[in-house]
Amino acid sequence: MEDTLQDEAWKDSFDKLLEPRPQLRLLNIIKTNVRASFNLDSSVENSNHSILENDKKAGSEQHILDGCDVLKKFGTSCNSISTPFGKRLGTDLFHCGISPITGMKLDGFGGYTEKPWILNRNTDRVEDFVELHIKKRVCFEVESKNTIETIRNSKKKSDELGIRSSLVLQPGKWRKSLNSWRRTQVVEPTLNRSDNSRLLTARASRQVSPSKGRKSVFLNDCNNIITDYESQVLKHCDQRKPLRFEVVYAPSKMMNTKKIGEGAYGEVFKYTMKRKKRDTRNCDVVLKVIPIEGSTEVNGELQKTFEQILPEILISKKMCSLRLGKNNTTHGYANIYKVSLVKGKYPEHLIKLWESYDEEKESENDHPRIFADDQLFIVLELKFSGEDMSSFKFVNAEQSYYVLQQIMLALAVGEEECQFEHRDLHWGNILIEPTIKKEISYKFHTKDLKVFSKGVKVTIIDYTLSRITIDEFCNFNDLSSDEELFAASGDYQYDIYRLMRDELKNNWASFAPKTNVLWLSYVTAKLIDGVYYKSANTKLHKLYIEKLRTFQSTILSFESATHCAKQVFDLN
Ligand SMILES: Nc1ncnc2c1ncn2[C@@H]1O[C@H](COP(=O)(O)OP(=O)(O)OP(=O)(O)O)[C@@H](O)[C@H]1O
Repeated sequence: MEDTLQDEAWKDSFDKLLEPRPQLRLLNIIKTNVRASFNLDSSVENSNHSILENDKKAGSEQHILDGCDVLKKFGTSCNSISTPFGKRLGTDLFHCGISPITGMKLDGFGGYTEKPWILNRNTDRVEDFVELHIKKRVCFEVESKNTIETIRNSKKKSDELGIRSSLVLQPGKWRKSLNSWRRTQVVEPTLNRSDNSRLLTARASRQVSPSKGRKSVFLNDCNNIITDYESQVLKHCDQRKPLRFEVVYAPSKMMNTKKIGEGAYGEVFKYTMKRKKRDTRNCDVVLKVIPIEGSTEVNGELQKTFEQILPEILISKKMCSLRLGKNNTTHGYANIYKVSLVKGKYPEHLIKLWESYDEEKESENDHPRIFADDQLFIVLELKFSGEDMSSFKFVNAEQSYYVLQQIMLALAVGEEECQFEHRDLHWGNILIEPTIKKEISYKFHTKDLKVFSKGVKVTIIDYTLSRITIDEFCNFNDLSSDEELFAASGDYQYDIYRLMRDELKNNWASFAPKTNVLWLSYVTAKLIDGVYYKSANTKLHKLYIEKLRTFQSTILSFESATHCAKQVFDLN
């Protein structure tokens, strides 16, 4: 207790006005001089509870029920795993693949053969969800055909029965799906009944002011509070002022440029860096372009501020620096070459590439021409690290077994070096690239460890939800009021968010490395029954699928990735 603070020491005068919170210093995360900040982005950190509460107080029933309501209806607490137990609810409540935890069927595990159903609230008829929409599947989905029959037979509206359609998201990247879902909540004409119109208004107003929920809590030592975030960002960019976007990323400096992806916050391009003479090696670089500080909403979100982008830069740099650690090292996190602050017109050649991507894949993001000529952008330059796990074609389960070991060790090193929890390690955030190296090297508790590569190397990306301690500075994303993410279903992934919430007792500041174990369980499930294998009919494949299954049956007994790695690599 000597190196901890007095109970009230971390509060400022504003904090004292707020309702009492658990004492963070008792949660094993706050030492003297530690400052906690939860100013990272969260999709639903912007939830406006007061509006919803007022809405309820005003006596309006919540007719757009969420997943919790379904569970309450069936007598299950929303704090526990949301996937209901099959026996109690019938086998078919969520038409999905097997959840390793409940033995329930979860979507995304058994292939995508079955067409989803939707309830047309105009006609109260259940219809097949047309192919066109499957591509961007964000919908109200009725839980079961039994339920559908019940609704049909009783000729009652679903919400009169207390049965609701749940929020079903696609496996993987959820933020954009959730944003679209919120938008459909507002414009969905069939929901426009008077008794839920106030709720719709509440959701609508939440959506247009998404950054209001951001906050930072400083625990002590106000002298350390960063106030000039712009200077801090410039410092990390090694710049004194913003550079001109068109000049820094002129087409003459880039080869084979292509847009390869998009996030809720920005565009992702890939190019081959032009090397100096004599240097024959080509280097594939990824540009993550994030607009900041502008007043224009982008992709349905307010732009990040300097204050909000700073943690993303700090965490990316910290995770990258783990390749140079003294006692623990890994190359398992994105290799960041450079961060730049640029200003001005979006380069024309990048706009053209944006349009080609849009034609081919139909972008969900806003056209870059929406930006004013004085728009600021942060550009993260990262090493290109391959394809994400959802689209990667594994040779066999032997290869994926060692991929799992790479992920486990990378997480263990993160835990040891900076109390890192990824908290969003779905298969879209695991990149896989070919390598000619036979083994991937780590240092763990000063010991050199090697894992067979089996021809591939893993990189973990996207630290938006991650929790980390850097130089006595604890950074995390407060998801405590993220109702919709916790109400989502459609994949074991969405159970993991609820399981994390239980593990953390909804205190997202605390360090609970068990969350990494939960994601390892999810990854194992995907490797057993989710990813694509080229040679699934070999003995070797079957042998390693068995090994994965054995691992899956014990994984949840570990306390952390560190604990797990010590066991697997016999380090005790
Ligand atoms: N280093 C990299 N190498 C290869 N592809 C990458 C790399 N970094 C990002 N990508 C691609 O770009 C996509 C978006 O990147 P990222 O997840 O970092 O963006 P984001 O804006 O944080 O997304 P989100 O919507 O989840 O918040 C990834 O899914 C991946 O396909």
